[in-house]
Amino acid sequence: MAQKNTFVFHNGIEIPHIGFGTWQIPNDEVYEPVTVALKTGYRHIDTAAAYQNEENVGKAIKDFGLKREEVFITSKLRASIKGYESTLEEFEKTISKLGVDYLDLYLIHAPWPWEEKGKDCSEGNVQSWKAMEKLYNDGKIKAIGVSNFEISDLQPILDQCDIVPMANQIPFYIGRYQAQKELVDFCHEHNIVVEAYSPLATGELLNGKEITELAEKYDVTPAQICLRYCLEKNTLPLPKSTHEERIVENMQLDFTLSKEDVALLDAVKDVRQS
Ligand SMILES: NC(=O)c1ccc[n+]([C@@H]2O[C@H](COP(=O)([O-])OP(=O)(O)OC[C@H]3O[C@@H](n4cnc5c(N)ncnc54)[C@H](O)[C@@H]3O)[C@@H](O)[C@H]2O)c1
Ligand SMILES: OCCc1c[nH]c2ccccc12
Repeated sequence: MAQKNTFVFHNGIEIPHIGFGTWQIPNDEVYEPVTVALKTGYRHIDTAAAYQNEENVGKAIKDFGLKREEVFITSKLRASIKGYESTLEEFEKTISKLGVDYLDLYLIHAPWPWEEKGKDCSEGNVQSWKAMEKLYNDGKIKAIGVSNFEISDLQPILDQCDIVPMANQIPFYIGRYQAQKELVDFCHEHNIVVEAYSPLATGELLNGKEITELAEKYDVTPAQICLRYCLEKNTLPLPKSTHEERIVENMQLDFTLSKEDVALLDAVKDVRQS
């Protein structure tokens, strides 16, 4: 049976079930990998103002020649921007750099500025969210969401705003499951799609014993086990690579892991915490 290849937001908009990540690919290098990704069949590209590559991400998408509605583009509001007017201004800069007239998904990159992790910015986040709601209601964004939000960061938005975030993009990979379970369950209970960023733990994950053994058992690669695991946990993986053969490999997830093997992977220790 063919597998479902989209997730659906609570407003009915569909998002392709794998996205191509572009963090740490500089603007002058990103054109080629995005082009390869599109050639391979990716129809969902993840960028951010903070990645400083929106210009050539947008150029690669435009030059590839698909209709605008055939590619799902996510970008993110700089984490240092907290406020209503500043969010509206930043959004205009982002769509201008990307060369598009609407975004498919726009996320608040983090509840706190990058250098001030943990700072309480809930009032600023609520103001930014109200601006995102306006952009959404004006038809300039098809779906709005957040990233790196814990339950305590989501709660002020749920309490004080009109639209429940449609997505939360969070770190999620084999080994991170136990730490993220409560947040993932909370999101799913509120119909918030969970996007799994760093699904390969930025490349650190692939030599683990359980992963390499399962790769052999299923006759796939370790990366494919990691990405398939995200899908089994109802999270949407965003793998990044600049190598064509890996970009291709990371899209080929047309197999399923048994319940027992998912449970085995749930118990793996986090490579980043050990
Ligand atoms: N919202 C956020 O704060 C946030 C944070 C981190 C990442 N992200 C998003 O998630 C994307 C992916 O996360 P990431 O960049 O941390 O990395 P990732 O977990 O996707 O790992 C990427 C690295 O894994 C290796 N790799 C990739 N494919 C491979 C394969 N098939 N075989 C062997 N090695 C392979 C390469 O070294 C590559 O650089 C980012 O590019 C970005 O779009 C978002
Ligand atoms: O998204 C990748 C990591 C990253 C780059 N800039 C940021 C700002 C806030 C939170 C995360 C990031």
